[in-house]
Amino acid sequence: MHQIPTTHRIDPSTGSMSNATGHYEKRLKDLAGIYGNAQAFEHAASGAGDRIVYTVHEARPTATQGDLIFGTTFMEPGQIGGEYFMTRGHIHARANRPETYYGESGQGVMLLETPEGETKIMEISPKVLIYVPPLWIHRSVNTGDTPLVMSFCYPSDSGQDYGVIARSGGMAKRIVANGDDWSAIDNTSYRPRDADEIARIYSTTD
Ligand SMILES: O=P(O)(O)OC[C@H]1O[C@](O)(CO)[C@@H](O)[C@@H]1O
Ligand SMILES: [Fe+2]
Repeated sequence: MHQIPTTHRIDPSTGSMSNATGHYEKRLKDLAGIYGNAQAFEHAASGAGDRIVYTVHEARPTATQGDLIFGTTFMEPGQIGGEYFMTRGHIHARANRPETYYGESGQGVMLLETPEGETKIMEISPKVLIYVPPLWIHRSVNTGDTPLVMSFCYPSDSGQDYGVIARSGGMAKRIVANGDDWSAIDNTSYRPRDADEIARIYSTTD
């Protein structure tokens, strides 16, 4: 039988979305290992490990292939050792699944990377839509001093692979504060993916 069409009202300032089917929070203590300055992270997490960095509200109508997952990400402003608050980042477990992000409020960047190590950095702000094509690792970063709120949409069978970033020592670039602006610097811990790892990523596509 047909599913019932639904309407969802998004609050651009809080990221709340009506008729969501779930939500989760990521706290500082959940985000160990993603920042370049481990000491600054330990210092911040020991004082405020329960602090919420980002909250995701989402709707997953069904898990059927061809359906969608959509919702919002609300991310607080902040920095750890000069590096801005960011999501964990991932490639889709089925790596050729794409995604869109739409700016609701605040300022940020999407940090994008191919398995082979090419980087793209796209600014996001209200009314800007970013298309993340199949096969791009993606992470969002709040470069502003107010919350960054974005809505997103991706195929329901995408899944998330977080290990792809951990195995390469992070993403190739880090987004850091530079006066009143942001800049991208090289991640000195980054190890480019070898041929086996790249082949493994491509083997998840169908
Ligand atoms: O899953 P991460 O990398 O922590 O980032 C959260 C964001 O990514 C998504 O998983 C979508 O790909 C959303 O739930 C949310 O916008
Ligand atoms: Fe994603």
